[in-house]
Amino acid sequence: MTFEPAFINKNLIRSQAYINGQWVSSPKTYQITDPASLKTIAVLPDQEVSAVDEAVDAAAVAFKQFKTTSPRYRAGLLRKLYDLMMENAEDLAQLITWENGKHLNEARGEVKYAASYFEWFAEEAPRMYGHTISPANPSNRVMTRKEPIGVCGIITPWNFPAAMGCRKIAPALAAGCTVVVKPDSGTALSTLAIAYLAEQAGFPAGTVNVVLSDTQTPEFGLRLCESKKVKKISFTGSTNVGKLLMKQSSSTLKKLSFELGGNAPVIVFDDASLDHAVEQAVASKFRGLGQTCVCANRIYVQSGIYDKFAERFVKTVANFTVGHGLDPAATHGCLINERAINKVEEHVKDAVSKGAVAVLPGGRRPELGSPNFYSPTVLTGVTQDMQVANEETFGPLGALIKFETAEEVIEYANGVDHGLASYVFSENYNTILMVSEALEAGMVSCNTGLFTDCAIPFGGVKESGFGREGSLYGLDDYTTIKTITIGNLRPFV
Ligand SMILES: NC(=O)c1ccc[n+]([C@@H]2O[C@H](COP(=O)([O-])OP(=O)(O)OC[C@H]3O[C@@H](n4cnc5c(N)ncnc54)[C@H](O)[C@@H]3O)[C@@H](O)[C@H]2O)c1
Ligand SMILES: O=CCCC(=O)O
Repeated sequence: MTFEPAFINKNLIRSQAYINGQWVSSPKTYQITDPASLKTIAVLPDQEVSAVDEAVDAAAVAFKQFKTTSPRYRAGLLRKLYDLMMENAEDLAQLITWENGKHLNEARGEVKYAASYFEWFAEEAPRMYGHTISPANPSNRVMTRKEPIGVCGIITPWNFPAAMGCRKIAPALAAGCTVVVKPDSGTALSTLAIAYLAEQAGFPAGTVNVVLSDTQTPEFGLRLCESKKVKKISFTGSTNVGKLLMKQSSSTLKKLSFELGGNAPVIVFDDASLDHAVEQAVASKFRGLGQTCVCANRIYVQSGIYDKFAERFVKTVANFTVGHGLDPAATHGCLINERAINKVEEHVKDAVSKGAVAVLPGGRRPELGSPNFYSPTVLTGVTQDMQVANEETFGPLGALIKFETAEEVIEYANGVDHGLASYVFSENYNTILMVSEALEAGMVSCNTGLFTDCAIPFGGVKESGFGREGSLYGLDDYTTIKTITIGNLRPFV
């Protein structure tokens, strides 16, 4: 059976890059494929690096004007873009599923999540407050202003083709910055559709630019990092690429925001509400089939409930129906590529060779339409010496590890280089609070497996990166603080 999207607004399907308000082609092209069928779904420009220079130049010119606009004006544009995304939500969701492979239900959630950043930052834009300060000299007064940092280079991954970009583009534009976006080549259609809606919303030429490359992504990244006109890089992706971008940005000392890999521990204490903990751990683990940076990676369950937890966890996961993301009968879609499946298999093989048991074996399901289908695996008897306990799988592998004490599990949880999300399940408020405080993570989610929202500060510690996206802090990453001192003031007394 074949599944194809049925778009209402066909204008959303773009086949060109977007620079300085123009849709542009290039002689060289590449194909985007549906990971669930491997059929070609679009042909896009595979641009030369000079396209980055053109987009940066356009963004730099547009910035001169855009930075002087009122926050209320920018809020109006952002709000309009939010409305347009919601009006086109079903088309955008189908597009995400088509190019990423996630199930349509998840893609619908992603569209709302992505659009919510435009709504949120429309509301935050007018709140770029400064301070007034009394310095030591009584004749001086000081005030601070938050100013837009300038042209922002935005590099986004494939796992949330819409949301990861919107989470960066919205605060940048709200602050008065202009953007050059380089989406993942395999999932660029969603970004292009949003750029089209930004054009419809009335964003001036040059404020939003999208450049495309399939064969020269590292060169595009280098160009953005080394450009003196680009004042900030915001990146979501792997820690290794984050480290490279940081090195490359040192020559221009750019401001950076990095959302990198995770390795989220889920810690379930004996006194947790068992059914709820199972449901939420499953939801966290298998969101995007394990391909989100906040997905549960290591599921630590206290010994008193370990067996019951494992039994219920397996029962829930065994009920999944993997299939094409547009198939209403499926609950989960496919993975992004075979490399993702290879990593899952590597972790399973390593764990089983060291004594873990594949209580739900899972495995490849190519008969569903492409080599990217995989039914989830669940392992019990996982221990700290196994690869899965130390590295992010980024795929549908549930790894259940038994622990005895809070002290022991905190040590396990903190014993990795990453620190993005962590999860704690307990009905004891002391356990919840004290374990949350002890965990080395940017975000701790207690008694819920799904916590992300435009209103919360999203970001990590250690090698999971820095910067906070969304929330009341989200504008800070795109602004600088200017201090204005007025001296020689003479009181009238
Ligand atoms: N934080 C997240 O949301 C997130 C998203 C995707 C991947 N990841 C991490 O990455 C790992 C594997 O995924 P991956 O291989 O696609 O990650 P990756 O870092 O290689 O790719 C992420 C994005 O970075 C871009 N990219 C790659 N090399 C680049 C370079 N030299 N310069 C500029 N851009 C570059 C790619 O186009 C891609 O869209 C996962 O295990 C996970 O840890 C995290
Ligand atoms: O994959 C990273 C983002 C996940 C989220 O924002 O919920």
